[in-house]
Amino acid sequence: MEKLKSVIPETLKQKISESTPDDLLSTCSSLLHLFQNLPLFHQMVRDLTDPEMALCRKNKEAAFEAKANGNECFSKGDYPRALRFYSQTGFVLALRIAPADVEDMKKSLIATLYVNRASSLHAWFRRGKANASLENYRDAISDLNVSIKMETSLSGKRQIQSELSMIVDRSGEKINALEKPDDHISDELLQTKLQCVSTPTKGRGMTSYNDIPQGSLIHKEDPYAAIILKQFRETYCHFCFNELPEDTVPCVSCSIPLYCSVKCQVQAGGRGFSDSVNTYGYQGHLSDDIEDYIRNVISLGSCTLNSEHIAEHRHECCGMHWPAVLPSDVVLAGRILVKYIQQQNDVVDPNFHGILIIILLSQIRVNSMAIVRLKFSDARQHLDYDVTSSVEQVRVAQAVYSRGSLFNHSCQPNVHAYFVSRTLFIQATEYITAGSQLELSYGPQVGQWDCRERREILEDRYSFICQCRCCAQLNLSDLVINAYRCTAPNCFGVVLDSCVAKYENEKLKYFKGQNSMQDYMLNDDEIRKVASHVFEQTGNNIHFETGRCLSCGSYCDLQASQKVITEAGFCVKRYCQFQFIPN
Ligand SMILES: C[S@@+](CC[C@H](N)C(=O)[O-])C[C@H]1O[C@@H](n2cnc3c(N)ncnc32)[C@H](O)[C@@H]1O
Repeated sequence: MEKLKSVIPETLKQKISESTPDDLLSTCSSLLHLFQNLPLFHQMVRDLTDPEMALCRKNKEAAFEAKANGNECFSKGDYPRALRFYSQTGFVLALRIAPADVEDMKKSLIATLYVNRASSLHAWFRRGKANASLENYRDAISDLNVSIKMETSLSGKRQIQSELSMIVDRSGEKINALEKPDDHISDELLQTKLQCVSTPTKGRGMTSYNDIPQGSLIHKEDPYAAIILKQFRETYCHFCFNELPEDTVPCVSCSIPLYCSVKCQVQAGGRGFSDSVNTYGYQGHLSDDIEDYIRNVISLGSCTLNSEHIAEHRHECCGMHWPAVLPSDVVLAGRILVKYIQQQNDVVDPNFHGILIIILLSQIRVNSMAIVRLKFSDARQHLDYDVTSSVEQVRVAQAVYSRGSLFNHSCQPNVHAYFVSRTLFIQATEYITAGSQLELSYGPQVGQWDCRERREILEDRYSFICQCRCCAQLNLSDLVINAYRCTAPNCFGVVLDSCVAKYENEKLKYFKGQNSMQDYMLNDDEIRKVASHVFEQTGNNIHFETGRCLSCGSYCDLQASQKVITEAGFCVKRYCQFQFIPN
């Protein structure tokens, strides 16, 4: 691409940099004219579209080379490095680029790579120990039983046996007490019936037919379509969006997606490599229950595919690398379109697709939900003097939910959304009476930001002006969160600057004709109680004036207050620097 850019004459570059949207047609045709006569351009287009050359193609030679590197590390006892060559991210990954139909010494290359990888990992043994540390005792015991069967040396078998005995002792009664969380969830969900209604200010929205107790799970849904965000492609599973383990599973047909397990890989739409137990390295006889357990772990096993499930990655997996190049919005639009066309049995007017994709892109911007994961980072990496762990929410994927996308936003939400794998769960955070709007927060909430800040965030991210009750009615938090304290002696009132006053005055316009401050406030007893102190003197004629105390009515010099605040900020910063200089 850089080579192509370098052949554009300076005059044309200058013309493009100074162009306006009206010049778009002429600058584009100048560029097209230039490129059409350029052999380099035609070569690039051929490279990009030729399945043999495409970057995401499986590559036999490179796979053999990576395997040889892995084997060399293995023979030197460097197992972590061997594993990286076989399958871990960040290296030339043999498994990621190995074609499915290539043989290596009369055996499937992919099968051999899996066997080599398993040897590097002591997979079942480690899995058992990991499960034990997570208190998944049943799985841990099954893992170690598999591991014992597969271990050929007597000393190895003894070591595993002693580990197994310890886990059986530790598990004790816990196994009997294990719950079945899914049953619990479905019972609870059955009790809440949701309906989609039309609202006066927010379009469609969700309500419930019945009262909902606080904490109830009110909605559970898998996405219509979902996509991992570009920057997380190498670190999170492309199907369940959980962090990738060391031994990733790539797509069988192309080298773009990585999955945390074969189960996710198959659900995302590729073919499974094989569910033959022997492929994974054990040639002898295993009891039926152990074989079932292995199948469950390495293949779909107990995973139930929704009958409506349409393999989301299959249409992208055709030798081109466009899903790797395009923005995730566009790839998501492609997934929705393919699913839609398949559901219509291909009877869609082809001219319709172009317009549909544009509508889709704008709807994705507005309606898609960010799937987030918590990321823990140890502050020790940055600061020697203080060890604290910080947690941040990272947006790893983007998804569209048929029903979930109908929940509107409120800056004081009454339901909370969270994700397990890619499944959306929505839970009530307070007691909700039948017929009330069920509203999530799309981000900003009252108490964290003032009204202006919340509106700006929502407008910027989702292009709508928030009409929730907190943005339409006065509430104490918005009045005090960014306000100044009155400087008059013995007065505890607040003074608003011009920005805050403007937004709060806007709210009052909707309430013309009402006659006391109490009528303007949100219907909340606690807020009314506090507000009656803050607005003691204001009476009926309410208008928020910049710099005037809402309680005693006296003027405050906001500029002087601002100066004091800035100076105090400097002092605090200097004090902190002095306190925390590392030795
Ligand atoms: C995810 S959709 C919610 C469903 C939407 N109301 C519909 O009819 O499809 C988000 C859109 O709903 C509207 N909306 C949601 N919450 C709102 C709010 N608090 N104030 C105004 N409009 C809102 C906006 O048009 C926003 O772009």
